Amino acid sequence: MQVHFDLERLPEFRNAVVTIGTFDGVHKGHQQIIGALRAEAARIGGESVVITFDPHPRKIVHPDVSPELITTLAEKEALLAGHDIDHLVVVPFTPAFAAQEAEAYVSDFLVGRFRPHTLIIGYDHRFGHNRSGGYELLEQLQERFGYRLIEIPKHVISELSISSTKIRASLKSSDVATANELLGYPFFFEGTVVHGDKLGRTIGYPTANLQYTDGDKIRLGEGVFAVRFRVGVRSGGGMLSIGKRPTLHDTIERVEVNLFDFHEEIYGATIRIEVLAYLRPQEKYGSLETLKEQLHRDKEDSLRILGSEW
Ligand SMILES: Cc1cc2nc3c(=O)[nH]c(=O)nc-3n(C[C@H](O)[C@H](O)[C@H](O)COP(=O)(O)O)c2cc1C
Ligand SMILES: Nc1ncnc2c1ncn2[C@@H]1O[C@H](COP(=O)(O)OP(=O)(O)O)[C@@H](O)[C@H]1O
Repeated sequence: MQVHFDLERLPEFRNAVVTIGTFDGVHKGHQQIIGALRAEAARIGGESVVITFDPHPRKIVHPDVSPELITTLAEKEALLAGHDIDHLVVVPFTPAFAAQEAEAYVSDFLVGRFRPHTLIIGYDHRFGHNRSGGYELLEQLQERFGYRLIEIPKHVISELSISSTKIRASLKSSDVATANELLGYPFFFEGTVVHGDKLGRTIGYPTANLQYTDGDKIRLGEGVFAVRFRVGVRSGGGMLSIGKRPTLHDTIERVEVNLFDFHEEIYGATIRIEVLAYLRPQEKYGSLETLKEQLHRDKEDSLRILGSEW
């Protein structure tokens, strides 16, 4: 997949089959549209092109609240690449871009830059100054510009949005099973390893304390989870704890992970965590010894979930 950030330097697409969207999460619903895009491109011997925006329009519309993205732009790129898209075009979502007249959006942006053979577009896609353009305008201009138009119908669009909302709500309430089912892959995030209280090692379970690397990304709710990790070239299984460590009367939420069969010092490193399953809520234990016994059971549960996969 080629990724293009500069609209002035796009290649000449061959029979472009184009779709436009934010594709946050690249979840199962998005994957269906991507499947249709690829199938259409294959059928006519053309190239599949996904147009997306950065920053996410939600960030522009509500600049003071975290957009709670399911995927960062880099993550979205990697996921789309995995779905064999030919081109991803990342359009800077600027006030100037949003202010284009609707007809100019079609003639200068869509047609001028992409010369689309086919547009696969949501029935509710709005564009141009004050969102004045829509599917009807694309239909009106179809003959003049010679593109083919395929509408993504209302029920499909509403399912996409229901799915994204459900995924966000599930992640925030620690319901990893639902989120992963809707995503079609295990939810993942990245953290930088920071120093903690150095207690973990004293009970035989060193835990890398993580600081989220991306401020716009959604946060998983509290609990204990079975995970897979990747740090540098190393990968494996582990168990993740998100919570306020009630046993230690802590008040700050910590994100910490114990990595199985791992014995390296990794302060400052970036870890990628893939969350496979929710195990249990955070509990208050009478002593560190009881907590340690529980961690032993958590490890057994995690190993069972990981199976032979790691
Ligand atoms: C898998 C896992 C589950 C945990 N569950 C709990 C818990 O239920 N209650 C709690 O108070 N702390 C829990 N912890 C956090 C431990 O208290 C913490 O790892 C320990 O205090 C070490 O902290 P440190 O990394 O700052 O040294 C858990 C940690 C892990 C890795
Ligand atoms: N198996 C492991 N899982 C997690 N961290 C490990 C592991 N082995 C070594 N470490 C290192 O030990 C640190 C965690 O030890 P810990 O005593 O909990 O200290 P801290 O409180 O600073 O996290 C990690 O940041 C990492 O550098």
